[in-house]
Amino acid sequence: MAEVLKITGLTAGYGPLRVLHEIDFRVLEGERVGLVGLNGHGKTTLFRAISSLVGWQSGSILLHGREIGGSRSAGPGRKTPAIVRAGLAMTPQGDAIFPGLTVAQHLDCGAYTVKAWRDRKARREMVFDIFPPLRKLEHALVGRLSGGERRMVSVGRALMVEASLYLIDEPSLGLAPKISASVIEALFALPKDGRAMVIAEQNVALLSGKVDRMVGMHAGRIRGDVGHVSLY
Ligand SMILES: Nc1ncnc2c1ncn2[C@@H]1O[C@H](COP(=O)(O)OP(=O)(O)OP(=O)(O)O)[C@@H](O)[C@H]1O
Repeated sequence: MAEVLKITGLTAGYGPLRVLHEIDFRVLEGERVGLVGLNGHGKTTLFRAISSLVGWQSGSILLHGREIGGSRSAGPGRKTPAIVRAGLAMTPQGDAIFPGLTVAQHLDCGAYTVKAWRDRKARREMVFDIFPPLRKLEHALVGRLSGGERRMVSVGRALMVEASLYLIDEPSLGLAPKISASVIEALFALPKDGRAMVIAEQNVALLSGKVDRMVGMHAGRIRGDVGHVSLY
């Protein structure tokens, strides 16, 4: 299977703070990988580094063999649009939503590429099929939704663009266990169709047995393949 992502020797951080240390990490086409580790060990920073949203970094990040890493000397976010067009989509941690937009408007924000924008109606339908509670809320303001519904909007927004690699940052954060399990179930019900997914989670039990591989992250370093374990 071809590699979607190949990270070699990635070091990254904020200001004087070095958060990631010499990371090597690979993801294959269509693979579902759990990135597990406690709060503050660098999962979000790894996602930000891949999407070019950290202040500085060094090392190589190949997306479909094309270099999207480098020094970030142009500043955080400058390369992000090109990286999205190259096939990356990310759901940030928590409720990164716009409370004044409706569900439909919010989802459309994720239809970033020309093709995704053209197909936005069909893609919204796809998101409603994955997260059925959102269908009747299409014209509701996102700020009025429950935490679980908001998370569905947040994850759904990333699915509005056809990407080959989705980075989903802690989909369960702050949700009741039953609700987070339903968000994750819905995500895994998506046909693989060559879409690779890396899901960062503190709650290992939520991913156990559902991902192809779990990788641990500790103190800014990858701690190897921990397989299909359940810590609960
Ligand atoms: N914008 C920032 N500026 C400075 N330091 C940051 C910033 N964001 C994160 N950090 C620091 O980087 C380290 C790793 O944080 P990161 O958010 O990547 O971890 P995480 O494993 O994703 O945990 P969490 O689940 O809390 O997001 C922490 O020490 C954190 O304080």
